[in-house]
Amino acid sequence: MQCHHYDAGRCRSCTLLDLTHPQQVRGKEAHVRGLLALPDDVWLAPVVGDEAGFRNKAKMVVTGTAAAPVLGILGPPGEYEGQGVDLTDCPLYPAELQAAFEPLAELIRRARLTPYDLTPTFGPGGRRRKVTPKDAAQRGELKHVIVTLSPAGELMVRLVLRSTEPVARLRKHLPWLAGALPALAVLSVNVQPAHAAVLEGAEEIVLTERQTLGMELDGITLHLRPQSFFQTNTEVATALYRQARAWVDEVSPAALWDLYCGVGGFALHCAAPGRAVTGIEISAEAVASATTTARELATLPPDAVVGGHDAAWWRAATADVEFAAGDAATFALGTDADPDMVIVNPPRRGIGTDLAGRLEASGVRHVLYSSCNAATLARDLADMPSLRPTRARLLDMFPHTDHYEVLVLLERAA
Ligand SMILES: C[S@@+](CC[C@H](N)C(=O)[O-])C[C@H]1O[C@@H](n2cnc3c(N)ncnc32)[C@H](O)[C@@H]1O
Repeated sequence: MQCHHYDAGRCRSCTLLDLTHPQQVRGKEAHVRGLLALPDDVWLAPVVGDEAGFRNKAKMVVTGTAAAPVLGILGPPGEYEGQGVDLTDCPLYPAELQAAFEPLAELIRRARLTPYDLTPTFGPGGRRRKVTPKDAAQRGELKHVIVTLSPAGELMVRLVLRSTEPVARLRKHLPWLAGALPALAVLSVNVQPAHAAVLEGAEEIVLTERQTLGMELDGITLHLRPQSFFQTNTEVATALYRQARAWVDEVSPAALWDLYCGVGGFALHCAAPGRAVTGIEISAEAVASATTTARELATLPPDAVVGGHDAAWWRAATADVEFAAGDAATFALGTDADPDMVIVNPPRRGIGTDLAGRLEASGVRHVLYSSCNAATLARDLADMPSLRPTRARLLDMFPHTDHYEVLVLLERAA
């Protein structure tokens, strides 16, 4: 992929851009195969999607002024270090996402949202000076603009602000934005008062009537709330859930856990009549979303067909699907009965020794592990020696970076 920002040294986020996409994938395959050291015949061909326009989410740093905001990043070391770089035409974003940035810049101008100065403060002699709370108060309001595009072309926009001070002005200009950006479904403010390299804070104020963005994958609409996790590459995420469903259906478990379930992507794609599915997730918000989708599938109109199945099939498939908020390891360690199969899709830190130990010592016959960090996956697999990988697949979820997703099916050795 060609990128004029990369070529000019303005952006270095895509660290592998000097390689072709096939070269990148070969490098990732070599990396994951080296780390996991599985027999060759376990590996399926990698899943590779589009190399441009694949990102459903943009996290833009806002610099410049309220009258002339710049949406993008702070320039990398070198000629552009610390300068605001406009990335509204970043080739990773689909056209509908790129088209949202100009109306959002106009909203920033109309609502007079002063960009927050994120650059470190330099004192005499170019030495970095510690930022005091007083400095921070003088440093503006708007930190980030985060935009998510659904497969149906709708948008969720989040403005990360230092305080709630501009909220009334944003409410006033919301009708204008709705007209200028008809795809807008959800607009929210995230309040992040700290001068810290943390992207967002705990408080979220949704300004639109709609609270969720519908992400339809293979006919199943997952309801994304502003703070919920969602895979950033819709095409590859669809392939991930399809692959999971195919392997789960082969195993055909009567009882299945989906740990770290988020808004329910794995659980709902793997539901089937006669199968009890329990999803566990730390975010109560995500659990509410997953529960909404399950309810919708349970009450489809009689003539509806979703993912190739009719309303009666879905009524039966969701009859025993439940989601609960909580820590995955605490749930597993606190539950005596074992399911037949467990899906785990943890954050980068992996499942850790407690949960790995619980699965290793259990009667669970199959585990499906979806990982975005092969190093912690390798560590967790070493903690579960009785569960042997029988199938593995790399999914190129994050082209042009050295990140990837890997899905591994484990079976208890007889
Ligand atoms: C990689 S995401 C996977 C989400 C989901 N499986 C999907 O496909 O979108 C990891 C999820 O784990 C959740 N999480 C983080 N720590 C957790 C914990 N200790 N127990 C349960 N869930 C946790 C996060 O909120 C996030 O939704």
